Amino acid sequence: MNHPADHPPVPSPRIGVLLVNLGTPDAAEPRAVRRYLAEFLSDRRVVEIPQILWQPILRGIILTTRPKKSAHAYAQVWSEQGSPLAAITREQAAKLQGAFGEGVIVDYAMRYGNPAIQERLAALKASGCERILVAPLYPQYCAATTATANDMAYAGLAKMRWQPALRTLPPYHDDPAYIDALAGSLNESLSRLDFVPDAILASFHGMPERTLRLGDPYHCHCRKTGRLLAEALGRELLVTFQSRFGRAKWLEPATDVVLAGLPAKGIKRVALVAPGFSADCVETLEELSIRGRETFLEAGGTDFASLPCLNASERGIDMLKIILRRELAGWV
Ligand SMILES: C=CC1=C(C)c2cc3[nH]c(cc4nc(cc5[nH]c(cc1n2)c(C)c5CCC(=O)O)C(CCC(=O)O)=C4C)c(C)c3C=C
Ligand SMILES: [Fe+2]
Ligand SMILES: [Fe+2]
Repeated sequence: MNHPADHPPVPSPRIGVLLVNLGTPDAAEPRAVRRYLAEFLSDRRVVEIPQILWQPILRGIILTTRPKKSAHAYAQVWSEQGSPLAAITREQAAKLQGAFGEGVIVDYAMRYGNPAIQERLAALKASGCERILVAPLYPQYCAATTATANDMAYAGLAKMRWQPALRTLPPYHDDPAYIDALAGSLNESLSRLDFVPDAILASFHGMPERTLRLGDPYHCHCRKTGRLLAEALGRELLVTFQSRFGRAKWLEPATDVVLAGLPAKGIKRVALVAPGFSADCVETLEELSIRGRETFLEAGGTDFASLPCLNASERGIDMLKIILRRELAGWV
């Protein structure tokens, strides 16, 4: 009798590393943005309101108004390689592939939109990966980001007869390699500025405040990253939260409110960094770099700089190599 399970499809088992980020529309136009937002904002990990109440609001109000506005924001940051988030994540995977070499396949996927997590997991398995590290690239753990990415990976495995072994990357908000990379990158960016900032803001993506009370560690992780980064820099950092969405109370202080209030306190030169984003995206390139600048200058600020994320810089890739390799212990 033939036992296909005794015969692996490739001679040597391989290791897969799947980088995961949030996701982005396929094009900077309202239809593509609507499709993306419909998937994203229907995720129960993201909007924790009963679906029977939420879906009419989503379909009737948000998806009829927001796609046009968001598409405009995306159009302002779109590149020849497409959405910055997708282009940078692709580049991170390619550079890490070069760093890991044979025996490890590095791929990337998005929680919403393309390439889908389940599709890339299946592709890794088909390429002979019997062990896969799923790496949501969120330094600070959050149910709305890390957990939902992992949920999708587990759901992909639930459809497989012959599953690969799975590990997931834990949050790395206080990892010395991450803090060092941020501090090095920030110092380098500051040295290139033609002004000396009176204050540095570390802006993290916001979350409904309620999630903090429900036990999500996100807020604490952000504060800890902020504290460790300030210690590494030897100077004060203002931790703020951006991208408020909806009517609920979000984590404070809000980045835009702080930016608008600083000039009146005599702080007229500001540098802004977004340590929670592993790749620049519409939230850093449009909300911070474009709208944040406008807010600050209109309030009387004189100098404003929004500094790049770690992205696929040498420093960023070296840091990812360290934290990913650690999770592969015993596998490679
Ligand atoms: C880095 C961590 C992130 C957390 C935490 C997060 C929570 C969160 N976000 C929304 C709503 C939106 N976020 C949007 C874009 C977006 N969000 C993150 C990251 C986090 N979100 C990234 C990296 C991006 C950029 C995607 C890109 O394509 O560049 C958007 C879409 C843009 C827009 O229409 O403004 C929305 C909407 C909620 C509701 C939430 C927590 C509950
Ligand atoms: Fe978001
Ligand atoms: Fe935003």
